[in-house]
Amino acid sequence: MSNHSTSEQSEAYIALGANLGDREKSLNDALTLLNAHADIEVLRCSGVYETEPVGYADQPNFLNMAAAVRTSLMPEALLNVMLEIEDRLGRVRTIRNGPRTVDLDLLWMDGKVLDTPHLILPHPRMQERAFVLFPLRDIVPQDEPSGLLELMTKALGKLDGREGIKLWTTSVWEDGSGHSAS
Ligand SMILES: Nc1ncnc2c1ncn2[C@@H]1O[C@H](COP(=O)(O)OP(=O)(O)OP(=O)(O)O)[C@@H](O)[C@H]1O
Ligand SMILES: Nc1nc2c(c(=O)[nH]1)N=C(CO)CN2
Repeated sequence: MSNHSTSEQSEAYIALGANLGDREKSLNDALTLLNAHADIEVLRCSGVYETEPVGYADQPNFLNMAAAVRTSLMPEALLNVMLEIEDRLGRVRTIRNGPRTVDLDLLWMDGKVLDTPHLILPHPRMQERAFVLFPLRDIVPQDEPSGLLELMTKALGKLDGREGIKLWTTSVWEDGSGHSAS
């Protein structure tokens, strides 16, 4: 155990998005790299949705999905792993809301509330983003009450319609047979 991890396991939810290059491969590679980390196990993957760009419209459509992971990492350490994976897969930061090879956002981690210069939890924009909420609905357990289920259900109720979102494929992660939702 390092000073970045604990003996306790947390369940974390991560949103993934890609709109440059081979989008399916980028999502697949990101999941493979997450799962290859000694302290992270990918538990469930959502379907993959093709979504119209939100915020900055003059860019290609995104593929978006979400994954649930089990980890012994502290939140900041998990975020650092995610940022390293973005860099490794060739993300170049240009404009805010702009195109990217792959983007990984930490949405939720066992209900922890954080507001540091590097990490805000729950993710501050997840509730207004259909491209986050639709994939999330595939992997959040519906049969047990949880803070995430409550937040997600409330946020989905405020969206009007599918907001330029369509199912692209039910599963993208090649290593993940048996891991995807439903
Ligand atoms: N919950 C979070 N998940 C991911 N990054 C976060 C979170 N909270 C704060 N950040 C910070 O946001 C920084 C910028 O993230 P990023 O470049 O991915 O933004 P963006 O994808 O353009 O916009 P958005 O944050 O709205 O998705 C990251 O370096 C990270 O430190
Ligand atoms: N459809 C879609 N639009 C976006 C996305 C995204 O992942 N999907 N990410 C953004 C910044 O994080 C901005 N806009």
